[in-house]
Amino acid sequence: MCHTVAVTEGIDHTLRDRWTPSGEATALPGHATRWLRARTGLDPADTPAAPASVLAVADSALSEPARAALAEVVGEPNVSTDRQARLGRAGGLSYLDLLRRRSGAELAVPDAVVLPNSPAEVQGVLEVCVEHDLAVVPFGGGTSVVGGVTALRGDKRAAVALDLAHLDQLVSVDPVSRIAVLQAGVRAPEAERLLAAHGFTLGHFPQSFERATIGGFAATRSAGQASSGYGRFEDMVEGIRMATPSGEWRLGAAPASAAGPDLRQLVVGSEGAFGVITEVTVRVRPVPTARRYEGFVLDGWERGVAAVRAMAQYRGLADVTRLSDVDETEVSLALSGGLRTAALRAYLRARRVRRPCLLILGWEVEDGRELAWKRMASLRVLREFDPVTLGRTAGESWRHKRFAGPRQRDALLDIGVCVETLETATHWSQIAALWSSVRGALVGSLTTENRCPVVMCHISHAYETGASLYFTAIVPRDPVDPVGQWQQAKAAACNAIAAHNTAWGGPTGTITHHHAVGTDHRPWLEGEIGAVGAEVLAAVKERLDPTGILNPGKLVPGCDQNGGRANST
Ligand SMILES: Cc1cc2nc3c(=O)[nH]c(=O)nc-3n(C[C@H](O)[C@H](O)[C@H](O)COP(=O)(O)OP(=O)(O)OC[C@H]3O[C@@H](n4cnc5c(N)ncnc54)[C@H](O)[C@@H]3O)c2cc1C
Repeated sequence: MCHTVAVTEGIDHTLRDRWTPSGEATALPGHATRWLRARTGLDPADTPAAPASVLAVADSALSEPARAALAEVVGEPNVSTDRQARLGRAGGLSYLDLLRRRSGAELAVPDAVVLPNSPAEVQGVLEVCVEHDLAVVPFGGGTSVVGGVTALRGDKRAAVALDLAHLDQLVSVDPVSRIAVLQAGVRAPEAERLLAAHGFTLGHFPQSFERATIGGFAATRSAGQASSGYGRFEDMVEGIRMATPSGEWRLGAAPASAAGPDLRQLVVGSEGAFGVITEVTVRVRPVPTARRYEGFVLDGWERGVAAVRAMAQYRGLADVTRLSDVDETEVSLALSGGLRTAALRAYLRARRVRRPCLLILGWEVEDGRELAWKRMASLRVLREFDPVTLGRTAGESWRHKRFAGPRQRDALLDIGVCVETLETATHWSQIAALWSSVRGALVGSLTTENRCPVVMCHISHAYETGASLYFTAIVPRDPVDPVGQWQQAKAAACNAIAAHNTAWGGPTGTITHHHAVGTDHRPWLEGEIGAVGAEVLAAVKERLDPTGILNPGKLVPGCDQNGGRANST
């Protein structure tokens, strides 16, 4: 099937100075701005994005023979060196990406955008790129927050953004085995729509749900909000089809296998550095017909962590399990405002809760009986920790707003706030220590005489042996060096994770639980996987991508260390 549409169809990638897919702005309520001013020292200033038309973009370095060869494979309308199309694929959606796109500074813009229409065309594009010495940056939803889609050229002549938007089909469904084959460019909402027509759901709901793709999830080992029930994305992957410069690779013959190491795990998480995923065979489940979300408050982070651990270790985890620390709970209350919040504060005082930590539990299952059984299993464990029950309103309110965070980030950026997240994971025995050192590193780095950061954390992915820690930092933006302000804080947090590992005599905290490595975590990866691990990754890359065209500067430590920025402005 050949698409003949222009390269800007679907989500408008030119609207990438903010998260909101349609580009509309969300304003913060007045009480939230007042709270930020009092708490952080913010002086709200309107700092709108530079319109894309004023951003300086260098001319494309793609040669005419290379462009013609690419067009020969995918068709003329599906190769573009147009400024707008290239700008739209210039980087991901981290705080720094948005900041750079708003100012135009240090933006790495690809030299061309290519949209293949089939797995065979992806293979053909790779062959052209090898022949013409072009770097290839696979681009799914472009929601990477770790520099995964930054258009680095490495030592190549030009960088091509390989946008998978046209690989948007549900290829097949096997309802008996409960598996489905989806093309890599299918966005999460569309995947749910296509599967729902067959009575199934994937159950993968990351906060980036609206924009991210099946191929991107597989390439980054993504984890959704319902990971306790449905598993992380790698748990859902049954099979993979991937185009590589060394030929096509298909993996996943059976639900389980002892035929050597599981090579699917080399591909899941390969971040476009080993090949381009074109199809993913996923495990699916029946669409839930029974659903219930509830809120609880526990007194103190330590007690909350102990409660989640107990639920994880005694088969009581809800499908969605999310525990906020004291600061995150305080921010949620402050941003909500209103009479209901005031009443809640009074109620918690009356119940003698001094350090409230919000816990959201959500169950999504096939029928009411299973729901009652699973809910009972969670509450049986939770009861031991003396929770204050907030009921379904609090739970449903969280569910209703669960994709709203990035929209709030847009609004915060508009009033001069530095707001960014980072995540890690460790074993239960080290949760308290790692939480304390990462938090301390962020607070230490972001505090100045007149700026006071809010650093908050939650657990949203829990396992029998440990959990993730997801930090959010909010602080007035440094007007002189806004990029450096966050880069230093992020480095301090990553160094704190590395130091934690040294203190515990070996890797126990990871540099990333689900955001992936990209460019941003690469300096710390070898510390986690060891020198031999780094050599294994390099050897796999060498075998699959001998000329190094695939995603230079990402994932593989030491390989093409400088990456080289394409079209830096
Ligand atoms: C606001 C926000 C919230 C987020 N919340 C979550 C969350 O809850 N959970 C979570 O896991 N992540 C989250 N993320 C991170 C991001 O959404 C995930 O990493 C996601 O899996 C990326 O999917 P994508 O389709 O956008 O991939 P992209 O950003 O386009 O690409 C990500 C990486 O994968 C590579 N890649 C993409 N497609 C392919 C392919 N077909 N073949 C080979 N390589 C490919 C790219 O080159 C890049 O290195 C969030 C990001 C944002 C901005």
